[in-house]
Amino acid sequence: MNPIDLLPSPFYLFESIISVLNSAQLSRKAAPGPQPTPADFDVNIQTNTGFLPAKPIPRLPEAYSSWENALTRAQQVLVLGVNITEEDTQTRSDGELWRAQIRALPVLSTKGLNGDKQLLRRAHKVLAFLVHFYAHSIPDLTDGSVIIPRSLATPLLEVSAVLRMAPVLTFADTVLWNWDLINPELPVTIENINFGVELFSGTEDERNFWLGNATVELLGVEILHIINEYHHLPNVSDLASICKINRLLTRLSAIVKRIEETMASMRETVDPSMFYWQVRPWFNGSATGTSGVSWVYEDGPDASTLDLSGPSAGQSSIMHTLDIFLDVDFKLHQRRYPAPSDANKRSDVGFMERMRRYMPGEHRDYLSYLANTSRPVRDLAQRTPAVKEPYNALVLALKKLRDSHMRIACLYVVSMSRSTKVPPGCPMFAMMRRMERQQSQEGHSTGTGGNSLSLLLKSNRDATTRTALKSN
Ligand code: HEM
Repeated sequence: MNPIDLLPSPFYLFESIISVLNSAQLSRKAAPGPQPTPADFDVNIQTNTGFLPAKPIPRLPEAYSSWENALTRAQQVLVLGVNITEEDTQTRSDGELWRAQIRALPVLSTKGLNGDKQLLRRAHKVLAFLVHFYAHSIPDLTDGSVIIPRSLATPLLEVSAVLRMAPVLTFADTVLWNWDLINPELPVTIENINFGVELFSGTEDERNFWLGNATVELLGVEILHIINEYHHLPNVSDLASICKINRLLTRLSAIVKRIEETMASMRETVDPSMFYWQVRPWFNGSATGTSGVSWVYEDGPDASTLDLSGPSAGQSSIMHTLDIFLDVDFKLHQRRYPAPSDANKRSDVGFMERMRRYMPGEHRDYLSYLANTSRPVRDLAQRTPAVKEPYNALVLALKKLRDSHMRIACLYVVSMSRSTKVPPGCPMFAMMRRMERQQSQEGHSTGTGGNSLSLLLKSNRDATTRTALKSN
């Protein structure tokens, strides 16, 4: 790109001069003190890995080999319980044996892991995978409750408390911590990373689903650099700074567009029906509504006090970073235009805030730091006409990303939950039975499926639209 293209037009230069004069008074009192760095929150911009760790997560030491071995075995023998037919006695008995061995495991102390963040992460990931394998491999279980044995529940609760995150499979386990390097001598780049070290279905569709999400995370490292640069500008009032901010916002819009393209390209590598029927069911956590299976953590606290809903890209700290930087108001607290519709008000407005509890605590702290910055960019754009246009352009790019995401979610979840056509003689008979069962129980929706999903995604898209500043 020609650097001249990045400079503001003469009109904006003129506007900038006026707005600098207007805002000088305000910005003088907002001069920031010493700022923490992203590294203080385990956000790795020096290594260009962002919310991914700088290095792959190592396996657990020998003392925890029973967990590691159980995970290897699970990936070899377990299939989704709801897909196991009565005739498939071998799969049934393999699964029963595996679960009996899990129940017989001793409750290992996690004290030896404390102080080593990488090992704590590996423990969280291994145990959370085991919990989901345990709960979802049980045949013929469509409602009621399942007891998660203490051999998994107790250590998972312990490491989750140290990492300050939910005791269940999360986006961090499946994306941020689920890779190794193809060539350990070379740096961490998307070309040198092997994604999906651990998988449930073992399908390429599952791997590509996580790869798509991980690509977004790595694209997002540039977002972290830009936001960091913005927060470390010596001031936001002189002309040079305002020109700089315009360029930073324009660069952010370009990255958001690339994220949208990455997401759209997932349609080529992730088959919707495979995703919906073979992959996504493994991610479900404990049911909270009237249908589905709820989980009880043996010797643990009341399950209703735990966050157990499972992984979602709604837990991606990159997406929250953008939302917070722009000040998107998902909870509908601010008086903004256009006013929320009735459907917006009926949606799960607490969803995004809840999703933060699934992130590692340090990443959540980074988001709080961003949210409490002394230099909110929306306020700056509000009082600085020259910043308003690139700010609004960025909001629009994010709104388009959410429009595009809604189409994807509709294709992969809503349409699939409504599809009933199974070819005669289809070998996936169990799957067909499951579809019929789900539809009779839930009226065309599962999990965050159907109506509640549409309400949520539309509400978040509309909250994004509402973030744009009106022209004076
Ligand atoms: C095949 C690809 C995808 C499908 C089928 C999909 C589906 C969904 C679904 C069903 C939800 C609702 C919450 C839940 O049940 O987890 C959701 C939420 C969300 N997803 Fe995705 N997603 C996909 C890819 C992505 C990617 C690549 C990103 C990252 C940019 C992303 C970001 C989000 C965000 C931020 C939310 C929270 C709701 C919102 O902000 O609108 N998704 N997604």
